[in-house]
Amino acid sequence: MGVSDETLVRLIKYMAPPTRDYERGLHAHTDKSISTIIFDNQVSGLEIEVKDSQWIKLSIYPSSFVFVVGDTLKAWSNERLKVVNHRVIMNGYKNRLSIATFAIPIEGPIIKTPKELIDEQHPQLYKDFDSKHIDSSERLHAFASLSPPISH
Ligand SMILES: O=C(O)CCC(=O)C(=O)O
Ligand SMILES: [Fe+2]
Repeated sequence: MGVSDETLVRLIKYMAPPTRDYERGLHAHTDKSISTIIFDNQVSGLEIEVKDSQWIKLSIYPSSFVFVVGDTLKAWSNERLKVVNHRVIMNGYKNRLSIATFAIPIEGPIIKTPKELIDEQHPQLYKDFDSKHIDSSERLHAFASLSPPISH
């Protein structure tokens, strides 16, 4: 899987809500990518879901990033790596800018769990699969959606 990916970079500007209310920026989802790296302008908004449906707002330190495990990496790793549901909720009065860099498998190669990650305690959870079989509408949504709209 290492050599068979390409990257897609997406810049998003989330406007601060006009009132002090919370405003949805990006719906709860997992990424379809292998993995995603997120930088921001230190305006928080990114939240992850933890146990009992609680959401935690992340603060990304300057010059740091968040590494998100995508569905493809979860399956490849036989679920040794977990995906996290995440979303963006805006409050406060500053606009948030984020850069998300997705590592996406190029179409065609078979994604195959290494045998080292399969044993009695960790039976194989996925058959070998072709990345083109990853739900394409969701994939399209994750990579090309203009919802929320991007303001320039
Ligand atoms: O903008 C963010 O902080 C998160 C972006 C994200 O999760 C995504 O584009 O999949
Ligand atoms: Fe995401």
